[in-house]
Amino acid sequence: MILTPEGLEALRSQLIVSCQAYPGEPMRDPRTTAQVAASAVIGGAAAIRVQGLADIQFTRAAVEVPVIGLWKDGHDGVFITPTLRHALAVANAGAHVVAIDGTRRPRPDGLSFAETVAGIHAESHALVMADCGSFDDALAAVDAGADLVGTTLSGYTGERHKTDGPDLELLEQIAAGGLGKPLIAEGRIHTPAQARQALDAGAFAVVVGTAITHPASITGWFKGAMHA
Ligand SMILES: CC(=O)N[C@H](C=O)[C@@H](O)[C@H](O)[C@H](O)COP(=O)(O)O
Repeated sequence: MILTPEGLEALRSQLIVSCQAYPGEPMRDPRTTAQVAASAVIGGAAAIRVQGLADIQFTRAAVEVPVIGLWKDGHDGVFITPTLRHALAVANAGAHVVAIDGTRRPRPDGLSFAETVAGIHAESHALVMADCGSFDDALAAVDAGADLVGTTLSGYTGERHKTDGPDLELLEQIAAGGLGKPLIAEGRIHTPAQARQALDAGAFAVVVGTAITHPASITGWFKGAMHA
């Protein structure tokens, strides 16, 4: 299945679940990721977001819904699918959508964001999601050819305050900007009510990760509340 820009319409107002375990964690195993992803689909996830080439391959085999893939390399600066090489590997692993750093920061391979998007479009059938940290990022990313924009990096790049929940103000700003590409709310959406608020703020679809798929964090939230 090739996902076209028109095909994205199936994701309107839908929930996308991000299934990620971090280096050294017990659940960091592509089989586990794929099982968690398949469970999320049973619950109603319309698409899945996964990190790492093996996780993308295993998840593609386990679910019928679109897979948004990324490759995190490092943990600061430009680390979400930082180069064209990473992006093409993600596409070749089977991702329908390649999520890449969508900020205006210099990229490690020296390519511009626009050159990176053009390279992905030329060499694969994948669509490109720009993981943005601000309104200016989103504007530039759409100008440069991104197929979707996400608020993934809001609060992580220094341009926006790290809100406790989703950055609803940024969602509203981007939605009001009428950029003409699907706007994906992502980052710190921890409750069903916040997912609803993100849609009301103008998001086309909503990505939830930690609150659905990261038991260590969720356990910590409960424990913290009990001992506050
Ligand atoms: C900033 C960064 O590295 N974000 C990552 C991007 O893929 C993931 O670690 C997040 O879990 C994902 O964005 C979903 O967000 P949340 O887990 O808050 O629902």
